[in-house]
Amino acid sequence: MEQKPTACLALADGTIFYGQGFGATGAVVAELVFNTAMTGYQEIMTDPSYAAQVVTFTFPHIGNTGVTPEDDEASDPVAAGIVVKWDPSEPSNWRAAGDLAGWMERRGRIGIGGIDTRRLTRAIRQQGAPHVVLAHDPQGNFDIEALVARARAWPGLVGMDLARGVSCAQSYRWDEGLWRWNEGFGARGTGTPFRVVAVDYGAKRNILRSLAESGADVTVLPATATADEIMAHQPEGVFLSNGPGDPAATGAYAVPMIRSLLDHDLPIFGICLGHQMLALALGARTVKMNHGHHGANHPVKDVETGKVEITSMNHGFAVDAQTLPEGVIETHVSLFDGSNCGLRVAERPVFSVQYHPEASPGPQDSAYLFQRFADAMQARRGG
Ligand SMILES: NC(=O)CC[C@H](N)C(=O)O
Repeated sequence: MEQKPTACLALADGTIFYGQGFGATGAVVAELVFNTAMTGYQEIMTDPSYAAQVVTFTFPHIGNTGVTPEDDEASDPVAAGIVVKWDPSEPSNWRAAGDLAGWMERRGRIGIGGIDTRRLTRAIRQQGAPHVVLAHDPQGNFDIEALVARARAWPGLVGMDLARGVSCAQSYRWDEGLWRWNEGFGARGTGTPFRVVAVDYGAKRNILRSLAESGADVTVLPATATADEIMAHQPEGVFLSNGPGDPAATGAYAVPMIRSLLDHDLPIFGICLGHQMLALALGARTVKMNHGHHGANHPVKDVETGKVEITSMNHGFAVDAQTLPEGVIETHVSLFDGSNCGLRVAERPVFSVQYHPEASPGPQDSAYLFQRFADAMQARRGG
């Protein structure tokens, strides 16, 4: 016998998907995206760049390795909710400290299972990332008209600054992973660690860990930090993090800061939202994509070397390469759609990428970029 649905996903165009709810109860309005990664659901859900987005996993088995605090990319799951093919099973993994549904319930995140995620993914590809309401009610009472109306009324991510809401409230130091560099593991370099300021627009922990592993003693500052506040730390390099929302909206305060940073002759490295805002500060424009890139197997070409990297991706906006000014070089392009994936400023140690070299989840082909940042700081020291 068919189970009575306890959750539903209402798209703004009136399409309704019914399924079984898990995690928290209630309703949430968000943009719906799909992620094609086969592993790493916990890292995806705790990536702050997913704020105000519900994630549909195209991989059908989600939840079967449970959850563990070590895999959190931030202290809370920040994706608004998830859509999966099957209800999460009992976790079976030696690292599991709990099950996905319980973890989501405690952290106020809604899940829906039993959904035809192929059909849903096709809808997302066709119509662009839709606005949705995801609702979970154990009694199964849904006012469909009201849910659709709420999805329709939601203004969407364009123009939304969400970085401020997920950024740290206060500055802190990050040195987890620095011991690996001190002990000579992995990255080149010895001596005094590099003083790096990371501006937190919603930074994933594995980015901070990767910076530390390549020799950075990181001070993390809130998204609204000014160039003077940053320079007060006497950084040898500045990192601009990933983050949620529209880069142009966050750029309202980030772009003036980045422009004054560019007056100092410092290495600057940006990832994802950081890349987009560096591009804006250099005079380029960003655009909203149809359904974005969210996965762990996206091929990207380094146009300077011809090498292809398989990358981890999570973005719904992109830099319009046509608008990059003279002296700013496009370094990487997506082999899926030719969109911009990286830039550098000619003759200066200022560069950024649209994808996620820290992976988590995903392949580590692009980890060399952290070494490139460390090498730039080493060169500035004079050797
Ligand atoms: N991962 C990110 O930093 C995402 C950047 C931006 N919010 C986008 O969707 O394009």
